[in-house]
Amino acid sequence: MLEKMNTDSMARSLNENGYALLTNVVTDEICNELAQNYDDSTLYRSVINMKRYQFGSGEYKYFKYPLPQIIEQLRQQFYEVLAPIANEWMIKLGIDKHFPPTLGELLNECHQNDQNRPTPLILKYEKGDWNALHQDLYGEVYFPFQVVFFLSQANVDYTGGEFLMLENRPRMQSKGIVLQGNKGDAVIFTTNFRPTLGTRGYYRTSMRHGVSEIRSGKRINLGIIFHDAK
Ligand SMILES: O=C(O)CCC(=O)C(=O)O
Ligand SMILES: [Fe+2]
Repeated sequence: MLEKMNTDSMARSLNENGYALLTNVVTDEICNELAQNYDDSTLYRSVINMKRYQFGSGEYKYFKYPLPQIIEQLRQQFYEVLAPIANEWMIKLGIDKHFPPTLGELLNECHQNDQNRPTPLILKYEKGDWNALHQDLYGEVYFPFQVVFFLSQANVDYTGGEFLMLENRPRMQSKGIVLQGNKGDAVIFTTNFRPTLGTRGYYRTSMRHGVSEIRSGKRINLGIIFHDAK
C-alpha cells in the first residue's frame, strides 16, 4: 500500500502546506468493502448523530478494537512514516515532545493518560449534510497528523462535499483550502497546528478541517486518527 507512496514529495507537501493529497492509496475493492460494512453494527463502539452535537449534519461511527485488519495496517504504516516528520515539527516549534517509532508505543502513552478508546471512524453524509470545521483532539496526548480516505467517488456517487481546511494564521486573515479526492485517495493533514516559517523562525499555524455541504448523493469517508480518546 504505502510502498508505492513517494514519501519525499509527501513530506515536502506536509512541510510546505500542512497537508498532502495521496492518490490511489486503497483499491476500489477495499473502499467498497469498508463502505458496505457501514451498517454492520458489530464493528463499531458508538454512533454519532452530528446534528445532535451541533457538529454539522450526517452520521459517523467509531470503530471498536480489534480494528478491521486493513484499518489496523493503514494506521500502523502511516504512523511509522509520519512519526519522523512529526518529530521534526516538534523541534522546529521548540516543543519538548518526541513521538516513538511505532504506533503501539504511542498507544501505550495514550493508555497511560486514560486515552483508551479507539478513534478511527467512518462518516456518512447525504444530501444537505456537512461537517463543521473542527479539530480531533481527544486528550493531552495527540499526534500532529491524521488521514482521511475517500471511499466514494466525487461527481459520481455525490456532488459537493469537498474536504475543507482552514488555516488560522496568527494576526493575519485565515486561508481556506478545498480538496476533492477521488475514490481511493487519501489526505494527510495537520491535526492541531503546524510550523510555518516566518522572518524570525518557525511559528504555529493552527488548522481546522471539515466538509462542505453535500449537494446530491451519498459520501462515505474513513478517518484515521492515531491517538486514542479519553
Ligand atoms: O468526511 C471527511 O472527509 C472528514 C472527516 C473528518 O472529519 C475526519 O476524518 O476527521
Ligand atoms: Fe475530523
